[in-house]
Amino acid sequence: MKIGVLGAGSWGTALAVLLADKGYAVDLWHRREDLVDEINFKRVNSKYLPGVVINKKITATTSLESAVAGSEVVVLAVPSHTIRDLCIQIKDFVNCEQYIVNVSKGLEEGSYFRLSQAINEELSYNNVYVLSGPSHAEEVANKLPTTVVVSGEKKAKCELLQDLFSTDYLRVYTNPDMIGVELGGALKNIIALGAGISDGLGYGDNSKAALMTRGIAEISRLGKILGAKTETFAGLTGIGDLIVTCTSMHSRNRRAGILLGQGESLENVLAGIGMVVEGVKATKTAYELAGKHDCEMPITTGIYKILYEGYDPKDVVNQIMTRRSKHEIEEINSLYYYGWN
Ligand SMILES: NC(=O)C1=CN([C@@H]2O[C@H](COP(=O)(O)OP(=O)(O)OC[C@H]3O[C@@H](n4cnc5c(N)ncnc54)[C@H](O)[C@@H]3O)[C@@H](O)[C@H]2O)C=CC1
Ligand SMILES: O=C(CO)COP(=O)(O)O
Repeated sequence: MKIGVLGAGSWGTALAVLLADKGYAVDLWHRREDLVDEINFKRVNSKYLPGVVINKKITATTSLESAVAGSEVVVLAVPSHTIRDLCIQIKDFVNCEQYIVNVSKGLEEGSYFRLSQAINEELSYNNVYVLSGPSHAEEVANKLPTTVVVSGEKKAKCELLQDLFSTDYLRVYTNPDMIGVELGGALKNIIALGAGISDGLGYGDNSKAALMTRGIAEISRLGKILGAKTETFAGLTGIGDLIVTCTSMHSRNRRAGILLGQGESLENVLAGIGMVVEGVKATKTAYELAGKHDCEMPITTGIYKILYEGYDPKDVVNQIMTRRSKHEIEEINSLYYYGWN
């Protein structure tokens, strides 16, 4: 069985190594020749996944045709804003038997689509799956115990992908709620930027716990409006991924937030990190989406003001903290349940 992994950044490379270690032949596509040569001849990816030996069953290539044609599974591991363009480029090489597995986390700007919707629109068929969850590439590549979720329309096919990616250090669950799985992965990056900003401002653990807890509340609020099951946000691709991204030094979103909280400009922060910081674009899209649906998302709104309107993070925190007082539990039915009226 051959697998094509498109994108040799941190995550694409880590997944390619995992699959090759399981014995599969993997074609790893990257657009740059120098990186392809480094992988093929030095068996390392020094920019995106330093310190990891690249299995000889991986062949790096700049040819999308050779990575896609003949592969039974095609993994999309490029930044979310490039997914549609990549699908346009691979359209002619894809056949309806292949599984397309998206591992990128984001929302499409302008259309407000989840990535699977953009992929479906370009490839015009429904064999699209998502793999998501709390999984920093550096830890998976070092074989540290990790859990993720596969979601998609067909249960049996999700189970096949579950087997494909499972190892003794990667435990894979399935979940039929693709909307919730995709939204959790995309929206947690915004809150992780906030957690980083909080750290950069010198705030404490209380502040971060508040951000994570109220963050998942607003993610669930928007998710429910968009058709997700709220239980999914209590799982690996919701609170699980939120926890890891808000607390890990591997997180590019959190690291970007720390620098912003310390007063760096967004431009300098992104140049310094040198890898994709998905939360920046996701903030704008989620902020607009919340506006369209009249959904209250105070943390997302605050991050939007910092990133796109030049607000001082301290003023934004003050605005969030001094909003009108609220009940923690929103649904009126829950309040009746507890005997309140
Ligand atoms: N790194 C991680 O631990 C994890 C990342 N992800 C998600 O996977 C996706 C990819 O992330 P990483 O691999 O970490 O990113 P990265 O920043 O390490 O690498 C991105 C790769 O995409 C390439 N790229 C950039 N623009 C491109 C374009 N226009 N066309 C084709 N390729 C392009 C870059 O050259 C690079 O090879 C993101 O959506 C991220 O949120 C998901 C789970 C874990
Ligand atoms: O999604 C991730 C871990 O699950 C990666 O997060 P960052 O993009 O913030 O590094």
